[in-house]
Amino acid sequence: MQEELSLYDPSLLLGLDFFRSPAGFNPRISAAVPGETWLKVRPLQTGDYNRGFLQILSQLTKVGDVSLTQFLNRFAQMRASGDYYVTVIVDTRHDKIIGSATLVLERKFIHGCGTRGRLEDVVVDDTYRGKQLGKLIVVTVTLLAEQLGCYKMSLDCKDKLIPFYKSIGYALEPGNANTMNIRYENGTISANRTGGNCKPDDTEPS
Ligand SMILES: CC(=O)SCCNC(=O)CCNC(=O)[C@H](O)C(C)(C)COP(=O)(O)OP(=O)(O)OC[C@H]1O[C@@H](n2cnc3c(N)ncnc32)[C@H](O)[C@@H]1OP(=O)(O)O
Repeated sequence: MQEELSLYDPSLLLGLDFFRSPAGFNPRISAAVPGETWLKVRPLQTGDYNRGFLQILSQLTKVGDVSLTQFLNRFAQMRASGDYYVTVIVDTRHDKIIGSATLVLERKFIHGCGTRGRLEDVVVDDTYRGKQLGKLIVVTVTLLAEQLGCYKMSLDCKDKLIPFYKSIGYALEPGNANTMNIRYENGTISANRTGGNCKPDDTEPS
């Protein structure tokens, strides 16, 4: 059987210092020690297509009908770029993906050719929510961004999730907390359907 590829070096997750995060964990857990022997936090792997990775993303937004070939091509593009850190939580008892979050590195000329982190596509399987796993996966990629040299990390979220992200250390910056979009859909260019700093509903593409 062909060995699976990881999207990035898994050892990057082992040295993350969870004591640096403002998020409170009770009981204390980390990416290296996630609290249960059957939980594992690791980079996305090629075999995760068959572990329900796309199904879990469909709890976040529309995924569409993505074939294995499409998945592997996108995986290869992300891996070659070195700027995508899709990180997952696995329930090893069932060999199933139960959580995911993505750190994307945005390379800039400003800030002395600095790198900004973008937090994207955070989701925990609905049967596993309320057990600190959302916090665990977000803190993991947030600490990873710092380790990779980002000067800040940003995200877009629905208004109702502001308390969740605040509890992890994210803040709305006065005068600088709006998301604006223009959408390219069905051959037209259109304005965003709602204002404010949120995704309008659960099925809205991000
Ligand atoms: C940048 C983005 O991608 S935004 C998109 C976020 N994803 C989604 O909306 C997809 C659907 N939702 C989910 O997958 C999950 O509800 C998540 C990821 C938001 C949270 O996952 P969970 O595993 O339930 O979160 P977790 O158990 O770690 O909760 C951490 C804290 O946030 C709070 N919290 C969790 N979900 C919510 C919520 N929807 N609204 C408000 N507070 C919340 C919890 O009460 C908890 O508080 P505590 O630390 O004081 O006890």
